[in-house]
Amino acid sequence: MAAKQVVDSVTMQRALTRITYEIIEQNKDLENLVLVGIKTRGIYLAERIAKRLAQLENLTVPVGELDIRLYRDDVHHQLDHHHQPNVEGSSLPVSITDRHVVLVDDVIFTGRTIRAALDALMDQGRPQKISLAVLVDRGHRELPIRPDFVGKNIPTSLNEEINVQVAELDGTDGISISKVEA
Ligand SMILES: O=P(O)(O)OC[C@H]1O[C@H](OP(=O)(O)OP(=O)(O)O)[C@H](O)[C@@H]1O
Ligand SMILES: O=c1cc[nH]c(=O)[nH]1
Repeated sequence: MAAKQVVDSVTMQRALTRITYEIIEQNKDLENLVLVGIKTRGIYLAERIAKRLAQLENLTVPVGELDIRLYRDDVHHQLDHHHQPNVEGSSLPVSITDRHVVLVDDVIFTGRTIRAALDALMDQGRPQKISLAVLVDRGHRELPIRPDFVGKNIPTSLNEEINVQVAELDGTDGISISKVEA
């Protein structure tokens, strides 16, 4: 089945703006924030939120990139038994110790990516607090993880897939849903 667009560019940008307002409202100490985007599209969304924070609060918030691939729970069998923190592919512009980190991703589904991201972050320092912002929550969690900031709740069935498009990578913004082959 062809992908069906469920959120257009304007609505997606509004959702990111609303997330930004919620981050502002819920944080007394905005100077302590660090935004960390999860590769790939989470990085672009984190940069968008940082841009809005600059526009709304005249604030420069550092933006980092997190590559969680080697922390996924389905790759451990490929690694040796000695846990080796792997920071390759990640880039944090400041120390995250004692900072409030807002993790940013495009979609949350099972929650396993975020579980991996928490491990990856903890190998980099000891944040004072970690919050989670996602553009889409499609449900079907397999772990007890709940985002603090959600752009859109889009109920799905298991044979569907959510695809987020970002202009920086895909030429346009939008969110679509498609059926996956059994
Ligand atoms: O909650 P989960 O079940 O872990 O699913 C959510 C993750 O799945 C997607 O990443 P994907 O692994 O498809 O890689 P991508 O970001 O490079 O598309 C999405 O970007 C989230 O990071
Ligand atoms: O539907 C899904 C599930 C996980 N990750 C996505 O990007 N979409």
